[in-house]
Amino acid sequence: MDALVTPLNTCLRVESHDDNLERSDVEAAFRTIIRWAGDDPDRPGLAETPSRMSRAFEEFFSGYRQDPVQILQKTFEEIEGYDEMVMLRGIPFESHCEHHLAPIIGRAWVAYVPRGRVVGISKLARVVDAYAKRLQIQEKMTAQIANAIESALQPKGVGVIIKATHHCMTTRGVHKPDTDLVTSRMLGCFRDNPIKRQEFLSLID
Ligand SMILES: Nc1nc2c(ncn2[C@@H]2O[C@H](COP(=O)(O)OP(=O)(O)OP(=O)(O)O)[C@@H](O)[C@H]2O)c(=O)[nH]1
Ligand SMILES: [Zn+2]
Repeated sequence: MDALVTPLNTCLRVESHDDNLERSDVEAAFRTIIRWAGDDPDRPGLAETPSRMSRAFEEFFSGYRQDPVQILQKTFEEIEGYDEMVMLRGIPFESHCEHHLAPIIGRAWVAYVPRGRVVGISKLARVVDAYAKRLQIQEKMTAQIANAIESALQPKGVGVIIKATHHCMTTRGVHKPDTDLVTSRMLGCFRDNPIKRQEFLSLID
């Protein structure tokens, strides 16, 4: 079997809920899109493009093959009673909007107040990517990240803020290039305690 066939087929079979899709089906769909755009998918410059696009989509949507709660399973408990906020700031991500499949390019600020255990900080960035690499709307992605941290770590509070530019608003449609969308989800002490919430917000730049 072609080495390239396995990962995409695994992705599509497991995550798309369509057992019949093969890479050749995906490439045929991209050939159709190229024809729809007005070009010839058989001209030399485009001959490999459907294959490249299938691999690009495999990367864009690799988050369907990841379990964010599982990513957060490994924790460290020797923290000498540390119970203040832990915050990873400005995590860059690339996603795609579920309406146009246009890029969403942004950053996430992720904070939590631990309850007896902490997680490796890279895992917070991995959780952001696991949700970003799916078809998204920003509000849902923001909530998913916070919910996964709450579910896996059961901390005293979780805060997530995302700022992102939506290419469906900048390169098409309404064409507003210098806009960004800001979304937040606050749980536990970040929702209930104005001082904790303010501490989190004061560290957003
Ligand atoms: N709330 C929200 N809306 C989004 C997000 N990403 C894209 N959108 C919006 O989704 C909407 C889809 O609107 P539709 O009217 O169905 O699609 P459309 O005709 O292509 O809309 P226009 O973008 O206005 O041309 C647009 O207003 C987009 O700006 C997101 O993450 N959150
Ligand atoms: Zn869009």
